[in-house]
Amino acid sequence: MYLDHFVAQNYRNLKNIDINFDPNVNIFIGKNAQGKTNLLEAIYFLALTRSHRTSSDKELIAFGKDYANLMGHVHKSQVNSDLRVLITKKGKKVWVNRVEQAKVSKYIGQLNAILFSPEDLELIKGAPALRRRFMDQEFGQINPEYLYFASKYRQVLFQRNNYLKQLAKGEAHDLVFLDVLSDQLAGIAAEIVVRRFKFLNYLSRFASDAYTHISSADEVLTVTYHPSVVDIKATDSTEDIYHKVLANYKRSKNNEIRKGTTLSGPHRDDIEFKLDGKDAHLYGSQGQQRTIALSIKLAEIQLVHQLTDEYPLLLLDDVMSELDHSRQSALLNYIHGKTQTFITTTDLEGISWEIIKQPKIYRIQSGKISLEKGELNG
Ligand SMILES: Nc1ncnc2c1ncn2[C@@H]1O[C@H](COP(=O)(O)OP(=O)(O)OP(=O)(O)O)[C@@H](O)[C@H]1O
Repeated sequence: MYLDHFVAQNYRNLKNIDINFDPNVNIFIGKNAQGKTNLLEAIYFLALTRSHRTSSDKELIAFGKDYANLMGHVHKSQVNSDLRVLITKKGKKVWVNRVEQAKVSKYIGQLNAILFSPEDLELIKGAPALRRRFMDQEFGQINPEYLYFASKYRQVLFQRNNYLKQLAKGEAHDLVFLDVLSDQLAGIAAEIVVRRFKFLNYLSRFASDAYTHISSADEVLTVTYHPSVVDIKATDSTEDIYHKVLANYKRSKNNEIRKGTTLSGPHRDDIEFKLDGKDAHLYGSQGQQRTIALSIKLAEIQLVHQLTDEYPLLLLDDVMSELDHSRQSALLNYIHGKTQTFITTTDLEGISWEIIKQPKIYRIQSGKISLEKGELNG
């Protein structure tokens, strides 16, 4: 898939962008604070109806304005679609082919985008919550059922935690009601866990390949899913997982009531990254961790392709200058001809662009975009 026509109005410092992108590679050059990240964020928002930088949509509306508007025309192998997102201070609305969609889940998946920025290092270095958010965001994008179960899980978990708190304080006493909530939560947990196993299994294989390709080292990357209910196995059916989660709730019932919270389930899961069997979170160098994070993003491209038959957009925010020459070339080689790619950089120099044949090069200045004249490789 690719995005050809794109409009952004009152989106942060992008007052009025109306632009036709190249189906292959688009490079945006600009000094700091000119709007490069804002542009990638806007494209990402059009795809996923949320920002990768903030959970407050209001921040995205240009200072002094009441709304931000994003529109795009998406080309796919089967059907094309027109997408629109309107962000106001009261909330957001979405349209597909000029028909407003009451449910965001009907909208997500029309345009797939994978974004990679220097902050993604945190996926390896940071806390487990970031890796869970990664799973929810990325798997939700490719699987509407995952999106549905993840949101349902949050609702029922909230309800169960509230009830456990009431039991802890002696404000509630009905243990049968706790069993009802446990049963409900275990059912949803099983649907999530079974999908996490499936998608992470694909992701692991693709990420190992990408890591070998990018790093040209002999190290082997393995990515392993760790459900917090430890006796769950990859070969378990949804039914098996449901019974194991439920049994776990039964075992820890008294402890959960004492603590007033749900102690296990998908909200406590984690992913482990290992290089040659050693935990990269603890022992990986900054460079190795960065290459792992990049490999995960490249693996996602393959995962989306595997599941939807389309390659997603790849948004690379300020990452080229952080990679050495061989990694830059390996990256560009890996994605060349597959994904529509958007690259931001402060400077064209020092980057191995030779693999890209005819990119469109733009300059961004104070939120305005102009097509840059001049050749890349000469
Ligand atoms: N809601 C908003 N309304 C107007 N301008 C905004 C809004 N939010 C952020 N900005 C402006 O956007 C600019 C930052 O743009 P952006 O983050 O895209 O920078 P960048 O070009 O990626 O720079 P860098 O290379 O430093 O990452 C700042 O000047 C900031 O004031």
